[in-house]
Amino acid sequence: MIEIEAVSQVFTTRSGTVHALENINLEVATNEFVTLVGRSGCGKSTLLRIISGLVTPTSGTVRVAGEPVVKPRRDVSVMFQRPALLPWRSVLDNILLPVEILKLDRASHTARAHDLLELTGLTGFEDKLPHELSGGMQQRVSLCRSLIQRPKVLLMDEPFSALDALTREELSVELQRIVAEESTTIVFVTHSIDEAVLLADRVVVLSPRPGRLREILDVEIPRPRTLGQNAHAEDVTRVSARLHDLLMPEKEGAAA
Ligand SMILES: Nc1ncnc2c1ncn2[C@@H]1O[C@H](COP(=O)(O)OP(=O)(O)OP(=O)(O)O)[C@@H](O)[C@H]1O
Repeated sequence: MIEIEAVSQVFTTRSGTVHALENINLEVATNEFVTLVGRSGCGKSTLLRIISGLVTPTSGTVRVAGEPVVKPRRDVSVMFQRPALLPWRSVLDNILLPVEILKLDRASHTARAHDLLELTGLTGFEDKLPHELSGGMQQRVSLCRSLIQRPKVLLMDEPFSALDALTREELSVELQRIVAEESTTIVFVTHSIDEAVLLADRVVVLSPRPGRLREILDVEIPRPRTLGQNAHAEDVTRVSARLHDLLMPEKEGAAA
């Protein structure tokens, strides 16, 4: 679904040149869930913005569904750390915002919005305003809005990082169920090793300065996965420990 070929990104700023990404090659299969991890500044968000078409890479190409990405696409949704809901619009009207912008049929998408509200546990909240909801609920609304036009690809940039730890874990567990129903290809940026392991089919580890693809880990743990005590706790611990080793600075230095 996503083909990233020899992508490099150099930013030129007043204080110098930043090699944000260097020669990234990665394919993400249809309906695959890939998490991107790496230390701060290794280019995770930049790579996500390049896939979304918001940033044109200095060199290399990205294709989505076989077509080169040259600008943002309708079938690629992006979800950020903050829900960015319009405070004067109801939950339902926030979810339908892309439908208005893209001039899609409102009636059929209203039915879909109600399905998504049910899927995310928000039935009954459609007429509320964003400030009447908790942070976790607002991010669920943001997820509904991202899914309303049935995107082929959903790009998520630390979507749960502003939430408290338990809400974050709860949403991560639920996200597995939601995306299984929605059949969407996902690239998910996170700083959290737990989150990366919980969610991913594959974890892509980037190393910083310049941002390079360091390693790709297959996570072959049966779903649904949970944290804490469960049948797969040992597998989760093993993959998490490997990721931890890869992300520790002295290990990065040793491997450089
Ligand atoms: N528009 C820009 N102009 C100049 N430099 C930029 C720009 N965007 C990103 N950078 C630089 O590129 C590098 C990668 O940034 P990016 O935000 O992609 O990293 P990240 O891995 O997502 O970081 P974090 O985990 O802290 O969010 C950083 O050194 C950053 O300062």
